[in-house]
Amino acid sequence: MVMKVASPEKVASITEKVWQRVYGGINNNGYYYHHHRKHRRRCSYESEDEYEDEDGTIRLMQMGAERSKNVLILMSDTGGGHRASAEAIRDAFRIEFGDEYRIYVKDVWKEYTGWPLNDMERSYKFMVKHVQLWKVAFHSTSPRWIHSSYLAAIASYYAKEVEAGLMEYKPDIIISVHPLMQHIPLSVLKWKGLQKKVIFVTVITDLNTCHPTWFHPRVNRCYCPSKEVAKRALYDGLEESQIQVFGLPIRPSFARAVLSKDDLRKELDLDPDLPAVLLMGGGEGMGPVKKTAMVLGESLYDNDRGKPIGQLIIICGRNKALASTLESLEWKIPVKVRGFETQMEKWMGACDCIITKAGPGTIAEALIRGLPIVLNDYIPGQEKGNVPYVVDNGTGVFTRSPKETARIVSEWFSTKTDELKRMSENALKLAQPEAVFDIVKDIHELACQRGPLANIPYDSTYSLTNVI
Ligand SMILES: CCCCC/C=C\C/C=C\CCCCCCCC(=O)OC[C@H](CO[C@@H]1O[C@H](CO)[C@H](O)[C@H](O)[C@H]1O)OC(=O)CCCCCCC/C=C\C/C=C\CCCCC
Ligand SMILES: O=c1ccn([C@@H]2O[C@H](COP(=O)(O)OP(=O)(O)O)[C@@H](O)[C@H]2O)c(=O)[nH]1
Repeated sequence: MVMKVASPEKVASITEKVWQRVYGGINNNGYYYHHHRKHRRRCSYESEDEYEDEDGTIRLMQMGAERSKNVLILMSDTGGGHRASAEAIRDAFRIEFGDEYRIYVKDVWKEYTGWPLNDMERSYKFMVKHVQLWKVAFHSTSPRWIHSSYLAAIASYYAKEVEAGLMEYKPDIIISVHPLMQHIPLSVLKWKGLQKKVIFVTVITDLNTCHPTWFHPRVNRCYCPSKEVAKRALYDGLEESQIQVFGLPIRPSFARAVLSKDDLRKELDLDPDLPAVLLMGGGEGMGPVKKTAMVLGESLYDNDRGKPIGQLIIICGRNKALASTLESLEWKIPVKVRGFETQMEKWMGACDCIITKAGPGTIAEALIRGLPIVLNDYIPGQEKGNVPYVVDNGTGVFTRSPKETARIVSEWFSTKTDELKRMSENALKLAQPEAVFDIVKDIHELACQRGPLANIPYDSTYSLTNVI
């Protein structure tokens, strides 16, 4: 039943009550207020017409039809890409569905469990610094029987802690954007008898050669960023109906409301005329950033004319030591050294090309901005396949040599501007800026198919200890 509310004063007082009832936990025959916004697509459990309201009038509907759904996004700061994708999904939910969903982006392992789960960031940093160690760990854990039994053991050891961590947010939907966050939560949901009630989806953030821990047969959906990853998912036993290919989720700020390059350069205090190259190494500032910067500092200077042919922007991410070393150097060309930036879309929008390690997030963002890419490094295993993804699609080149990198960029800025333009066009063709919106809309569809309230028994008395 839907009621129209006439006077604003009445709206205020009834609304207060509604909020009290909804969020105060009283839900029997209560009311829920709904302020219709154009971009919202609420689940239509009743007839769609009953929610339509062109003039934006506040309506009341009987409780039991719907309430805000809780979405828990599981991530870890092992690299910068998982958080970036998690935040992209959160922002897209807000844009598309407003307050219909309450989103929590959490590293539940870090907050609730113990070693080794709560220390993955440090362990990962250590392992990728010693790449051979990472290579062995990555490949030796690839067979399903190895990672499944290992993760099952960890799941039962930390069952209660993980249970507490998940239940804290009373999720209707769990989204994992991390390769090590399928098995453990799905086991806990199974033990709690919640597997059929809570929607569980995986959003893969690797573009090609991803680790098989991403693929869990009991997920409701597995969002693959590319056909290559979808093939791997099928090969690993997922059903076609579980797989969707939309692209890698990138923050909506990349896809929407873009300022012109000239305006961005003004805002960021860059030279308005000189071509600009962005140099970075993921969230942690990894790869041969310092060496490359130093060689570029020389090669982007035209000694004959005594002036620069380009400018350099270096984003060091969380690598503070790198930033302070680079800041202390003398440069012949205009150089900007930055730490961790929160508005990457602006820096990318102000530049003409990018040099980076093969991080999937940075690659996908650069494609959206139409930036030709020089890949100067990759992490063995999950990032290896990103190299052919970029090179074979004609959007960039791969070289580990800083000298070669500097030569390529200097040519792009002088004699080979046509190549730069062609690669930029290819990048824009390959980009999938709408992927994040397609993903949240599909999750919303899944939620609608589940019906109004899942009636999930999130009571403290129902404990894992009852079932294991
Ligand atoms: C027979 C011998 C078996 C030996 C196994 C022994 C110990 C395990 C040791 C290490 C675990 C290695 C995990 C390998 C699977 C990793 C899956 C994966 O792809 O991970 C990638 C992420 C990082 O994300 C990536 O970041 C990149 C940027 O830097 C880039 O953006 C990329 O696209 C992203 O995908 O890696 C991790 O999160 C690794 C966390 C490392 C945790 C180490 C903890 C070590 C101790 C015990 C392990 C505990 C749990 C892991 C269980 C592993 C079972 C597979
Ligand atoms: O100062 C920085 C450096 C990086 N990033 C973001 O961190 C992510 C890095 O992800 P990627 O997969 O490229 O590499 P990772 O850091 O995971 O190795 C990308 O979204 C970057 O835009 C950022 O927001 N600010």
